[in-house]
Amino acid sequence: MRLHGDVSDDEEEGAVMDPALLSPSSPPAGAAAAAASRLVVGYALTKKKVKSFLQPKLLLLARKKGISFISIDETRPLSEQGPFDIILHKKTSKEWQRFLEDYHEVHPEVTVLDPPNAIEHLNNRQSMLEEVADLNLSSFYEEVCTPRQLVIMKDPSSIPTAVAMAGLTLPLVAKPLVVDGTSKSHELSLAYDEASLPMLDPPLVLQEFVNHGGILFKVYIIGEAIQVVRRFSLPDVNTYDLLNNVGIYRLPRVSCAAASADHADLDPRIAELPPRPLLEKLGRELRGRLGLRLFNIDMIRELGANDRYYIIDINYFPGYGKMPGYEHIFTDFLQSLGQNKYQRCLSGG
Ligand SMILES: Nc1ncnc2c1ncn2[C@@H]1O[C@H](COP(=O)(O)OP(=O)(O)OP(=O)(O)O)[C@@H](O)[C@H]1O
Ligand SMILES: O=P(O)(O)O[C@H]1[C@H](OP(=O)(O)O)[C@@H](OP(=O)(O)O)[C@@H](O)[C@@H](O)[C@@H]1OP(=O)(O)O
Ligand SMILES: [Mg+2]
Ligand SMILES: [Mg+2]
Repeated sequence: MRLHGDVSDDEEEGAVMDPALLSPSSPPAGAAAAAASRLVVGYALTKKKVKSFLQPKLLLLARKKGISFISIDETRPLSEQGPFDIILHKKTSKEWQRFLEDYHEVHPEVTVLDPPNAIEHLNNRQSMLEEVADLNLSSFYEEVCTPRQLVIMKDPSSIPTAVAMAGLTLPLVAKPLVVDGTSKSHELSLAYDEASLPMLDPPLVLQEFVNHGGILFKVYIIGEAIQVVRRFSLPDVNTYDLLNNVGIYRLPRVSCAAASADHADLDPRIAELPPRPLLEKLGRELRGRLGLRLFNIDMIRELGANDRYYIIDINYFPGYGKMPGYEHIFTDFLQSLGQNKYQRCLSGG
């Protein structure tokens, strides 16, 4: 079966070699790999993701642990490939979703990471934060919330009135409503004044900008494991900036350009990581509510309100390759899935 949509990527994908074959100690491919390994992981990922995720250090460790990775050929029925124990995927086309769901109905024994309908929840910047807004994580010590935001579907001329009626405070971050893996869906703008708002390009989400000392916390979730890193973020906006700036500032892919701030010389009040118990609770709750096991959370701490955290973005299957030690955490996670499956088999479940 030939999948449509995401065309250029699919075309490229066809030319991608199984990175396992490129690794220094090449594991056998396809059916041979399946026979030699205890755990076979099929993957349907973009070329970019294959490069950033399936790094030699991951492949090497996986091989030692009896895990093999096999590239899924989206032009052929899944039941003719593998057989797989686990399928990893990050493709947004409807055809792929249906393809995978049909396969999973016939092969419920295969662990699909993660269910396409659960992933879809994160492909829209409104629905992605809904679960957070419903969470009640605030305690005596800290508060977790989302910035106030407004969805504009069309008619840019209506934006100033909509913003005034919703009582949103400038500056506002304008983000494309849909996150579909394209670089366009990461093109953000900062709007300083009301008069410029009609220059924005709906459908979008308008989110209040929260000053946070220019540091963002990326909280990576892999099953039950949680790891947090610091990244440089947008600088704070002060009253002077607000009075002296007009117009819309286009921000090219902010987070992609953001360097790690883990070893920077920072003000300790800004650098201090969110408390571990809070992150554990947040990870647990969101994993359950979203029905996802692979995602990350972008979190900022409001400047001057040291215990108020805002969640501003959640990403499915993010850039784990940038997470220190990801090869250990990810392979442990895959092994734990294999172990659970084995135990279910033994108990006849
Ligand atoms: N409400 C906000 N207040 C302050 N800064 C923000 C806000 N929203 C976004 N930012 C800054 O802009 C960056 C990009 O925003 P966001 O994470 O929503 O976009 P994205 O394109 O989905 O990013 P990613 O590449 O992580 O998917 C953030 O990492 C943060 O530095
Ligand atoms: O570019 P990287 O590999 O690092 O990963 C980024 C990932 O791109 P990719 O899935 O195409 O790889 C993005 O996915 P799309 O929204 O564009 O689908 C998004 O999840 C970012 O948040 C990830 O960056 P991180 O948040 O981890 O820094
Ligand atoms: Mg982000
Ligand atoms: Mg994002």
